[in-house]
Parts: sequence; structure tokens; C-alpha cells
Amino acid sequence: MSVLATRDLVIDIPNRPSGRALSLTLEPGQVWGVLGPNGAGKTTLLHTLAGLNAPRAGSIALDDAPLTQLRRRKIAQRLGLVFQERLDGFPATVLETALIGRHPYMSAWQREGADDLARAEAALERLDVAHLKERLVNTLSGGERQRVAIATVLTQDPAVWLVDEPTNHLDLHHQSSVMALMAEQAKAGKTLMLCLHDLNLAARWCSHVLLLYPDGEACWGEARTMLEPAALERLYRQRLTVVEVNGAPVFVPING
Ligand SMILES: Nc1ncnc2c1ncn2[C@@H]1O[C@H](COP(=O)(O)OP(=O)(O)OP(=O)(O)O)[C@@H](O)[C@H]1O
Repeated sequence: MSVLATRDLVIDIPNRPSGRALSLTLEPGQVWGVLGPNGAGKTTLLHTLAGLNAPRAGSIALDDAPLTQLRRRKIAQRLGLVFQERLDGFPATVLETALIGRHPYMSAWQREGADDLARAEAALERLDVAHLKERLVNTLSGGERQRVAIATVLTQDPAVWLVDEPTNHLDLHHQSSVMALMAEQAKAGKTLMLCLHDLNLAARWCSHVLLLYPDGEACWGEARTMLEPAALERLYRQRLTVVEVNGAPVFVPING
């Protein structure tokens, strides 16, 4: 069963030719990495899959139903989003922010219950921000905010995670912990699509990758077949060398 699928999807990037239309099928348990240079359209793709940007052409299905025919509340129960721009200016505490993850399941005037609170507190613990729960989010560091945003989606517990640069602002320990969380979610049957700048995170953690080129060209498939040095050099216009560490490829940029 596909949880999220696109048919002949063309994302709408102003003044860019349509390139290759995307017909993707994302299944439970898969972790997709979206790779490509700056401006290739990774964020635009995520926004389009979330129904926030209209595509130029083609369609998106969530649980085999057209996204355009689903109510926003239903979409919010199924899709969790971690995006780069966040409205953190609103004066909410870390705990209040995590609890927003429960709103798609509540009626308009319903208050969060004990179960909602327990889920939020467990998520804050998992992301190592429980000690900050009474702090206003707009007083946190970049990495702390990123972890609160991920904790909010963990509280939401969606079937599909769409995450723009999950390790943005994170130190090495928290990068590793967040990627392990993404893998855990996949193991639990969730589907994840992550925009990544780090090839080595993609090689280590993704089951599938989508390579997006600045001219709208694209190709996709299983990570072990797609992460070929020659294809990646063309993608980034950057020479690479590959070494193996613990059985996994590690890509290193080289000059010249
Ligand atoms: N509102 C807009 N008007 C005009 N161009 C836009 C608009 N939004 C995005 N773009 C352009 O669309 C292209 C794709 O942007 P997008 O943010 O999706 O790229 P990206 O692959 O996520 O890049 P990065 O790696 O830098 O985050 C860029 O060239 C960007 O300048």
C-alpha cells in the first residue's frame, strides 16, 4: 500500500522548465532522502507534498485519496511537517508547542487530556528538551528549537513525516540521535521524506533517494543503487572520493 504517491507531478518553480515529472510511491517503513544543490527545489517539493504549494501539473495521493479532496484536519492527522521557516515569534512555551501536535485530533474547544500531555512529555524527553519545557520557544537556541519542532511532530505521531533538513542546527550527538529517531519511526511503519545536504547521512539512513537537479531533471530509486559517485558528482558539480567506514560509503569532496 502506498501512503503517499505522486503521479506526473511537476513542482512549480518560477521561470524553470518542467523537467522530469515525478511519479513516486512512498510506502510504510521507507526513509526517502531528497538530495540536490541549493535551489534545486527540495523545499518546494516538500511544501507541494504537504498541499501548501500548488503543483504546476500532476497529482498527489495520500492514503490513495487525492490530496486536494482531503480536509486540512485529515491531512494534519496523517502528515507531520518540520520546515525551515517557523512562526516561533508567538510567545508559547516548549510544552505548549509540543501539545500543538495533538490539535489535529481534538475538537475546536477541547482541552488536551492526560494522554496528550503524556505523549508531549515523552516526545520532549526523547528529543532531550524536557528540561526546557517551561521556556518560551523564542528564547531557545537554533538547535533547541529544531529539537522542539521535531518533538512536536513526534507528539503528533503522523503516518508520514516531511522534514526539511532534520539535522539543521544540531550538534553531532543530536544529529545522530535525530537520525536514529527517524529510523525508529520507519521501523514502526511510518514513512519519512527528508531533505538532506549531507550525503553521508543519506547513505547511512535512507532506504531510497530522490536526486533533484537544478534544471528540473530528477531520478529516484533505492539508495544503494542511486548513490553512485559519478551521479552525485554531476548532481553537485563537485568531485568526490569515496571511502568505506563500517561497511558504509563515506563521500568526501575533493578539490580540482
Ligand atoms: N516565491 C518564490 N518566487 C520566486 N522564486 C522562488 C520562490 N520560492 C522559491 N523560489 C525559487 O525556487 C527555487 C527552489 O527553491 P527551494 O527552496 O525549493 O530549493 P532547495 O532545493 O530547497 O534549496 P536549498 O538547498 O537552498 O534549501 C529557488 O531557485 C528559489 O529561489
